[in-house]
Amino acid sequence: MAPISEPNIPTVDLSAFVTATNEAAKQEAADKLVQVCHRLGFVAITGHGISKALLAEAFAWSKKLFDLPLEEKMKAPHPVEATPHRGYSHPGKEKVYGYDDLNEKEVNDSKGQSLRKIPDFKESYEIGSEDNPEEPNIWLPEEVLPGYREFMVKFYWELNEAATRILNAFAMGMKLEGEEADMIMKLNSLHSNQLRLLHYPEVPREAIENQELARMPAHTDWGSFTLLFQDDCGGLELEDPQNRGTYLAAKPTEGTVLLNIGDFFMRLTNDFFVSATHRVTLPPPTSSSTTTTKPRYSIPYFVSPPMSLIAKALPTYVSEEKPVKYEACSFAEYAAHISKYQYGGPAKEVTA
Ligand SMILES: O=C(O)CCC(=O)C(=O)O
Ligand SMILES: [Fe+2]
Repeated sequence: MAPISEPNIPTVDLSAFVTATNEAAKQEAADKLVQVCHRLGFVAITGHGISKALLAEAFAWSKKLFDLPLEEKMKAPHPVEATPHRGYSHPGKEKVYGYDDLNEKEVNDSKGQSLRKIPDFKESYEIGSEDNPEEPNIWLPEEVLPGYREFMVKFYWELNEAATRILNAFAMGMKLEGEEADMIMKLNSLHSNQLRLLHYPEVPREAIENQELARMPAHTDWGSFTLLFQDDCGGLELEDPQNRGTYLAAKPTEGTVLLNIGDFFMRLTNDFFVSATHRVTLPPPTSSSTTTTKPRYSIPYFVSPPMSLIAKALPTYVSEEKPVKYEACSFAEYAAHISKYQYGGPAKEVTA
């Protein structure tokens, strides 16, 4: 496994976009956001405007959800196929992989199965906008977890507002005009975003070390950008694009959210922003147990363009030295391609 260097993920304070009308402070923060994402594809953000209390409530709901017996959670089952990407996925159901794993030469079924030889030992619950007829939510019956649905709907929209503030910061820092600036503001579709609750149960460290189980393999996210909240367990790592193969530990820091650029934003900017490869692996050993990991909870919010939006390199980022790198395609086409093996394999519940 590649060496992990000291954590040095730069932080940008975006509080000027929440409270102030001070344009100079906004511009300074926006410029830093763009510089860091240009260099690394990820950044830690403070001043994101999501309160500590709201986040604590979200993590408490997540714990209550995953503490339910499997039969209860299975009352909101994720479909067998990749869409709608909603509801509950038990450990071993979803398989995460990187773009390079999509080897067209292999027969579909065997590829899906070979990826599943090392199952992901995690469970998740996916939530979208209540007003997205293309991907309707799959909810537990209210009596299974009263209040869960109401909270998650509210939380989705709070995160959406934070995403819009961050997008305003990107737009300000990128200094684009006309149609190009309009295109940036389309990167938050409002209704095709996705809120995901994730739980990585405790697992013997050996099972991960011996590659019998994975937490979450290296991958990039597909959309515009992701906001990622995590508990204090640790284990999340991001690849340094200046030094491929070297991963930086994204140490949990209270009050910050980690932002990583997604493939759509990378394609739109012709690699000005590189989409960040990341993975979840073993957390540092704790004093209470050196043989078993702690359980881990995280909450990503995937900010996505509308399904029909086409990722076509913006002229500002194309030149003779930097010719167009990616073929234009819609977000729907891209997501269908990359999610091919994520679901739909034989999915038995996996235990440690
Ligand atoms: O659990 C994490 O910290 C990472 C989650 C993630 O990368 C994903 O769901 O795409
Ligand atoms: Fe991810």
